[in-house]
Amino acid sequence: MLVPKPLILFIDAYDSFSNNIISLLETTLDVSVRTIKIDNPALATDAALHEELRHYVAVVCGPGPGHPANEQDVGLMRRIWRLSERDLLPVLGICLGFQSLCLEFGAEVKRLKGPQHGIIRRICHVGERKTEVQQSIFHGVEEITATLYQSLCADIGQDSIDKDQWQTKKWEPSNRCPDLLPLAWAEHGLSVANDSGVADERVLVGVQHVSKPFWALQYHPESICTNSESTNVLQQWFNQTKFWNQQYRQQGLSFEPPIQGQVVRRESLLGQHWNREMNVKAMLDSHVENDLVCHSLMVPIPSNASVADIVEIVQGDKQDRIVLESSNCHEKAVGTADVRGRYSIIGLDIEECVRYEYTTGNNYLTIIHPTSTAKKQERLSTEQYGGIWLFLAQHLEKSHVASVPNEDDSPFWGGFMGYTTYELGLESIGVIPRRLRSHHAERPDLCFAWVTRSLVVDHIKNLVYVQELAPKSGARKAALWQDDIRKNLEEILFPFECFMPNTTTFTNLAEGTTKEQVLQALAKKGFRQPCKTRLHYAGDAFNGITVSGIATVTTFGDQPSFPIAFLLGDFQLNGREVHTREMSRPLTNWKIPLLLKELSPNLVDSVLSIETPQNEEYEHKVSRCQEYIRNGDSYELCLTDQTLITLRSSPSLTSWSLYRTLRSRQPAPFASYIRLGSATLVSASPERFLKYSHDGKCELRPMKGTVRKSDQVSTLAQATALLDIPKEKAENLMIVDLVRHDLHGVCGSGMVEVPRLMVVEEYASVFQMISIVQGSIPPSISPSVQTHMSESEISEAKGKRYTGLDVLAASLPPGSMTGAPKKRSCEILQEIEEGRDRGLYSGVVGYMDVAGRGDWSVTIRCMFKWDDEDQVRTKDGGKKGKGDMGKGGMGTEKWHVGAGGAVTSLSTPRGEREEMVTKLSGTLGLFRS
Ligand SMILES: C=C(O[C@@H]1C=C(C(=O)O)C=C[C@H]1O)C(=O)O
Ligand SMILES: NC(=O)CC[C@H](N)C(=O)O
Repeated sequence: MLVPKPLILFIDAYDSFSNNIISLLETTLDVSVRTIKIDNPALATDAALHEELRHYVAVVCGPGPGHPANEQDVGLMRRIWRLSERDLLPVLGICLGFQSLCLEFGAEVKRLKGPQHGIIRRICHVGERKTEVQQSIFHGVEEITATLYQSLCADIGQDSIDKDQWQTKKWEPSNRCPDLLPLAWAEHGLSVANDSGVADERVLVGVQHVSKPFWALQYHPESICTNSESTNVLQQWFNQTKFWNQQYRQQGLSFEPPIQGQVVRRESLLGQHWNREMNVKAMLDSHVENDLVCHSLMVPIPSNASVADIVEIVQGDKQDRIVLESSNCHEKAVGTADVRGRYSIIGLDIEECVRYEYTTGNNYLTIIHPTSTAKKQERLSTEQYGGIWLFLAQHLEKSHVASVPNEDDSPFWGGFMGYTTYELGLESIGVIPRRLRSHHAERPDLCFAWVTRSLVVDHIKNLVYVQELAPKSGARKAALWQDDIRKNLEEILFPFECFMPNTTTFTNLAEGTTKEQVLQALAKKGFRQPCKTRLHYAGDAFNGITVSGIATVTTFGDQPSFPIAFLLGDFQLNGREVHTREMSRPLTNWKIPLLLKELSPNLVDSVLSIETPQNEEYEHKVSRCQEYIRNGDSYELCLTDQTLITLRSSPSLTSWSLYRTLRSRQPAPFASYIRLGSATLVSASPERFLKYSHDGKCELRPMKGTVRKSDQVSTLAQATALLDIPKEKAENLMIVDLVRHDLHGVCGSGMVEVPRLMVVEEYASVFQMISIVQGSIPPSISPSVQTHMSESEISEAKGKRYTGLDVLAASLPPGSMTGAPKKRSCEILQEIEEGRDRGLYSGVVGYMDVAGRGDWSVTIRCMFKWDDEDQVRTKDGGKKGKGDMGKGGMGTEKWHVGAGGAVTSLSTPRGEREEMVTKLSGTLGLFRS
């Protein structure tokens, strides 16, 4: 027979570490934990609270933002301290819970001189005195080093104790709070390496009520940087609660429903769907084909083939594109191998894909069908689709392919590709974006294309997977298409490897030479096919550009079928001096980038205005963040601001050309180009948000801690030394703990690990400190239980399983872009950032595929625009429709560039402003000569 474990109730004050505490309790003690929010309306009356408490052997009042004197910050906690003898049960307060207890019994809760967030301290506790009078929860506990997250502290009168009496008196209740017995202190003198030092001489961090079963800690036992000794404290506490329950508990335990407390794992998306019995099936039947498989062809490519070239070869003029590129894969000189991405993923024929769009605040989902079909748009109401995440989960379930991918295979077989905005994340944590209503329809917060044709480039194996997701029966059709793509790729990419440059200078170009003349000249030289694709590239550069001066067209390759031509020499492009004479580099590496590099000064000419954040204003915002932190409302705030760039559109200025330039200037493992729906994104993001595999292994890679490369700081060792300070480590630690919390909420207790903590990595223009947090979603049915289950029970359990999508839905917006605790910090940021949308910046881009895998990056170091902000003029002076300007329209386009950084109590306004400017400069560099 299964004996249920004793239940502990965790009262959650909307903190971002709560699930870590629950995990620690469940893995340390033989208990199950249930949780409720401090403002749970079902427990509004005392009778309801008392009834609920009868289910539990103990209560934990958790940490949280705010001040214990504020009713709305502590909610239920106060009522716990006031329980009558009849309803009393053992309680452990942690941080805010600690402060609430102390306040209730006479302490003054005041601001620390120096807030301590993510700071690791050596704790001096009563258990270290072998002569403790009374057995305490610190009994037999050795040395504790623990992470603190606090701006406030409880003063029970410690400052009035004379210095020479401190050692003995510190363990006694003070006159001021006779009910509170001090158990632990963080003292100024007891610093550990890397401690920022406490400005406050002594801070009470452990306490017990002298007559009631109340204990409390003002440090975080669950933090990844707290040592394992602190689990002993929990064990001791639990022993004391057992003893107390046996001796003094008046109310018997209840095993009867109802019970309000919830298990820590949120209900799975598929489970919610199952339980609500929503029927999107019929609708999905018309969208999703059955029996899908990924038809895949592997095509070898030269090791130095460029993803941007491949995109052009295969996609030609098609404007809508989704390219997720490891654009630093060839950057052998910078950083270590594991910073370089392995794969690049290209969604093909995006205009032919069904697109799904959702805007926050709308209770409908829009499905946009490709222009080739008769059906244009469908709108589903929330009742029909159950909410965007439920819908996506259901869609993926329906299109799930049966085969199991192997580790070394293509990571994407087809599925959803696209972006979500920061505001989508806000909505999912219950913060309402304060946007202007008028923007709703034109700017989706989630925009995914259902991609069935794709290319995946494996930069290690040097091959491309040419893939089509289609029913099994579609193999023949897929093969024909794949063969076309293969021929195209081979024709264009291979000459570079096969033929060494055989330079033949064949003509001097006269002033005003056009592309057509170059082609004619080539033809005269006997080249059979005027180099189709190559001149298409060159076309990007030549198109509409007047070349003048003396330039030499040089051809490479000694076979007429592979002619390649481009300009060498000193000449002018669009009135600018250009000098190209570097002949020594390998061909593919230098040819196109070289031309573009020379062209990039044109971007400067396209700039109509750049509005960057004002220095003083930004610094003022940093100070405001710090004021909130001093108040206890947040531990860390990732403040950001926006730069607006207005560009004059011109034929040579396409968003794709911006991307080509950015990717070669700022190579990054998560670069992306997305032109989808009404948004265009050009990104050089170095930060992975979340990756998950088909079997539920998830990995988040928060990045916190940034150093600009300079002459003074040019090596990894120098950067590592610079980042090895409490400020930077605290920033990183807070987000690691927050991300662990998010993951615990899906994977459950004990399923989260941190294999890499605070490691510095090198990128094109910055050094970044990262950590890796991994979680495993447990199987939906454990093998031992399965044997006792009926067929229908097994199918129900499988039908309700958790997938990587649950993790994505539970972890937005990315913690590294919010600060902690997430919800309160986002609310504060909304106010300081004046309710301005962050849009695609601070959101995520990536994919989730039909085999259950996904990979998402944080959208930073990027620029994006919305079509509705384009001003397009036609030749006759009228305004034209919106869209990319690449097609020759004249007008302006407005690009948004976000940048920011984490503000903590240890930040300086100037330092933060400089950090923001550093992050901005990679992108802004495109527009500066
Ligand atoms: C806010 C940005 O970056 C974020 C903040 C970082 C930091 O505070 O060190 C590092 C990486 C990102 O998570 C940005 O690039 O604009
Ligand atoms: N970690 C916490 O619970 C923090 C409590 C309180 N808001 C403070 O900042 O001191």
